Amino acid sequence: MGESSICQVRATVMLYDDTHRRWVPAGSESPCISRVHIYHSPVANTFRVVGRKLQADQQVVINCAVIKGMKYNQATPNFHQWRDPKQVWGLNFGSTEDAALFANSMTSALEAL
Ligand SMILES: CC(=O)N[C@@H](Cc1ccccc1Cl)C(=O)N1CC[C@@H]2C=C[C@H]3CC[C@@H](C(=O)N4CC[C@@H]5C=C[C@H]6CC[C@@H](C(=O)O)N6C(=O)[C@H]54)N3C(=O)[C@H]21
Repeated sequence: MGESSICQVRATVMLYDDTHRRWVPAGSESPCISRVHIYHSPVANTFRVVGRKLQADQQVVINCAVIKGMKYNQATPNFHQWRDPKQVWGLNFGSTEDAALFANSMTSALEAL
C-alpha cells in the first residue's frame, strides 16, 4: 500500500533565505505555481508535503516530512509557513480556499502523528 494524497492545492512554494533575509521561490529564481500535495503513508503513518511545478518539467520544489509537534503558522489567509530542522517553508496559496483546505489537512495530519 503506497502513499495516498490527502489534499492537493495550488501554491507558490517559498523558502526563507536567512543569509540574505528574504523569501526566495523554491526550485528556481522565478516564482512558479506548483501543485502541492500532502501524502499519507498508512503503513508507517507518516505524512509529507510534496510539490511539483505546474509547468512542463514538473520539477519537485518541496519534499518535506511532516514532523510530530511541528507548528504550522497561518501568517495570513493565503500565506502559511512552518519550520523544518534546516529551513523555513512558506506557501503562498492561489486562493484562501486552497489555504484553508491545506491547513485543515495539515492539522489533521499533525493530530494523527
Ligand atoms: C518564531 C518563528 O519562527 N516565527 C516565524 C513564523 C512562525 C511562527 C510559528 C511557527 C512557525 C513559524 Cl515559521 C517567523 O516570524 N518567520 C519565519 C521566517 C519569516 C521571515 C520574515 C518575516 C517578515 C515578515 C514575516 C513574513 O514572512 N511575512 C508576513 C506575512 C507575509 C506574507 C507573505 C510572504 C510572501 C513573501 C513575503 C512578501 O510578502 O514579500 N511574505 C512575507 O513577508 C510574509 N516574517 C516571518 O513570518 C518570519
